[in-house]
Amino acid sequence: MGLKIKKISGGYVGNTVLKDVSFEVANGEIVALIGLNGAGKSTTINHIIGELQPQQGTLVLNDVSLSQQPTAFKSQIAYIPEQPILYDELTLGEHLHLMLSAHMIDNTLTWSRVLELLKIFRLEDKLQWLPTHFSKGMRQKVMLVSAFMLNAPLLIVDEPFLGLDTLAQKDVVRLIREQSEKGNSVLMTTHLLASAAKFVDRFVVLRDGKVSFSGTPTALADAHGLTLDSLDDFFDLMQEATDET
Ligand SMILES: Nc1ncnc2c1ncn2[C@@H]1O[C@H](COP(=O)(O)OP(=O)(O)OP(=O)(O)O)[C@@H](O)[C@H]1O
Repeated sequence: MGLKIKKISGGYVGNTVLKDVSFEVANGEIVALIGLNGAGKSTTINHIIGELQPQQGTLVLNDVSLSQQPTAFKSQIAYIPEQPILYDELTLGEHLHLMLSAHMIDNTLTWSRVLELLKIFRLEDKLQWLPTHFSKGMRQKVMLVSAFMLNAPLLIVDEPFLGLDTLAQKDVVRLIREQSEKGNSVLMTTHLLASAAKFVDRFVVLRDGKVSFSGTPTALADAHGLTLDSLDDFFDLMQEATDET
């Protein structure tokens, strides 16, 4: 169970980016999809959230197939995009209610969880605020609250630490761990490998649209003569290897 991506090829019209991509994120597992700029991470995510149609291959989430039951597949996903998407004319409170209604979980119990999350990110007194009043980091936090409140079977986070202060980064790690403890699958992208190594179960490396490695942080470090603390150097090694080919 969990997310199973089998032999996906796809991308954009006239530009096949992903070639035979297969990997899994088991229930309760935290997987970081990593790679150099342009390797195909966002393209992979766009296929999982159903924004792009694969030319080949299958995507199955907890036994529900994206091609056969798209609505049931997508309703299991909470997605935090790299760039926050907010409507200028809706207050923070209205945004959260809209999102909950869309997932048909706008009830008192969920709202108490929302208030807990708002407190964690120090937004509890800003329910009447419009997005234009939010800083970049605050907009990112709104997206985090929106996603974590859903308790979805699959959480997808594109660059979870971007624009966040260190305090908020720690909160995000704690909340991601909490999702995994609840049995939900977590797929994230990041360029901060040494930080991610502290809490992810597995790295899946994309190189030119293909999976070139899948394994634990220790296995990735060992395979390249690195330590967990020096894992950020992995991208330099990848870039050197790319320059040589
Ligand atoms: N809308 C698009 N139309 C055509 N090609 C695109 C489009 N978006 C991305 N690409 C191409 O797809 C390839 C993979 O891009 P993608 O955004 O998936 O990479 P990424 O691994 O997420 O990179 P980054 O770390 O920079 O976010 C790149 O060659 C890119 O130019």
